[in-house]
Amino acid sequence: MTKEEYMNIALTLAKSTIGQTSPNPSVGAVVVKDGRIVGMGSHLRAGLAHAEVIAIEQAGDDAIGADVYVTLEPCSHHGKTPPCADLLIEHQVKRVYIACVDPNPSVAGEGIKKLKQAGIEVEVGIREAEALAINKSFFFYMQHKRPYVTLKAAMTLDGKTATKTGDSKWITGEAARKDVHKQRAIHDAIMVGVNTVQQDNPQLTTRLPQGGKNPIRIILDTQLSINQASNVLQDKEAPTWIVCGSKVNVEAFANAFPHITVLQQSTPTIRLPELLDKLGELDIQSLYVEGGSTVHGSFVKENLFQACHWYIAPTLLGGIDAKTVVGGRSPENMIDATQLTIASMEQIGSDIKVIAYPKQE
Ligand SMILES: Nc1c(/N=C/[C@H](O)[C@H](O)[C@H](O)COP(=O)(O)O)[nH]c(=O)[nH]c1=O
Ligand SMILES: Nc1c(N[C@@H]2O[C@H](COP(=O)(O)O)[C@@H](O)[C@H]2O)[nH]c(=O)[nH]c1=O
Ligand SMILES: [Zn+2]
Repeated sequence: MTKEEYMNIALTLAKSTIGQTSPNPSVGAVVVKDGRIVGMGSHLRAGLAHAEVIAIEQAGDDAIGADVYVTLEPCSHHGKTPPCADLLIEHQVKRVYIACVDPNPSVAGEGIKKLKQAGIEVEVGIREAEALAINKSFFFYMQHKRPYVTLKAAMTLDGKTATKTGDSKWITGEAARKDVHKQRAIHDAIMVGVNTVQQDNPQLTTRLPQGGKNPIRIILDTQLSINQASNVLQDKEAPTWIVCGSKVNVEAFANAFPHITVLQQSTPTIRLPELLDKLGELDIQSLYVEGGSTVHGSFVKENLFQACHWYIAPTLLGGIDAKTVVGGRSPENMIDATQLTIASMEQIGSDIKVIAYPKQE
């Protein structure tokens, strides 16, 4: 097989663990000796062995003089596990093919330098775009110490997310909703505004036949006005964090709901940039914002999102009094609209899924 084909195997190993390695990146490694695969591995969970460690252990003595394909630059720092760069040197591998460099400040470029100093041949950049995409949340988080924010909305073809009474069940079909649950399973946290809680009483859990972890549920509720019988407060299915303003007396609520985390802001209203910094401090690397329209309006207006996942159903609701997808106030002119780049469009069941990214300034 070609070096790209071996790297594809490592990428598949990495892709298969997306969402379960946070706050670490998902990494895959393959060890090849004389045209045979003698070891392969994925980093399965933070704190467990790195991908290279698993693959090298499997290879045993075959690691000597072998080629190693790894989707992320081997680490060179002592975290919870010993450095992979040193391990590869100890096991006298011949060449290391790396898909992308690790932007983690304590790692970037160090691993490659160590390998080269030990006389190991290193080639960087094979299937680099694929590798960068796998850990886009991790890389964003390392650079900004804030979660990578994906806005998710479901709408009719005429851009409505609910009728004038707030009814929205359902707009998109089973297949699209299943896709949403797959996204929930790979995100550290999911966020909705209190209006969505009052209107839909959502569970915001991952409900897939094959299982999948529940994201932390974050509810924006400035006045702490949430209905106390809500699922997110009562069902104990997943951690729930309530974000409220500084003017609220949280004592009674905290006593009534000891299992709920209250993140009280230092300002009367919730300021998203400060909240995202706080979520970054709390190790939230990926945030899935399910709306509603007011919340989406704020993220768009303040340009605080990195991706949009728009699910569009083949229905027309009509009505200037129906709920619109992105709330808030309209800009004066089209020139003030947020420009996006459409990355993909696919049909899921009878709905369309559009993924778009804000154009970099
Ligand atoms: N109304 C629709 C959506 N509605 C999205 C709202 O956030 C809704 O409250 C939650 O998705 C409900 O969560 P849970 O199922 O209780 O965990 N989202 C969709 O993708 N399609 C739709 O038709
Ligand atoms: N998961 C992963 C790497 N992850 C790198 O190591 C850091 C975590 O180190 P630790 O706390 O010891 O697990 C993480 O922030 C990232 O920079 N590196 C690798 O060589 N291979 C792996 O499989
Ligand atoms: Zn490592």
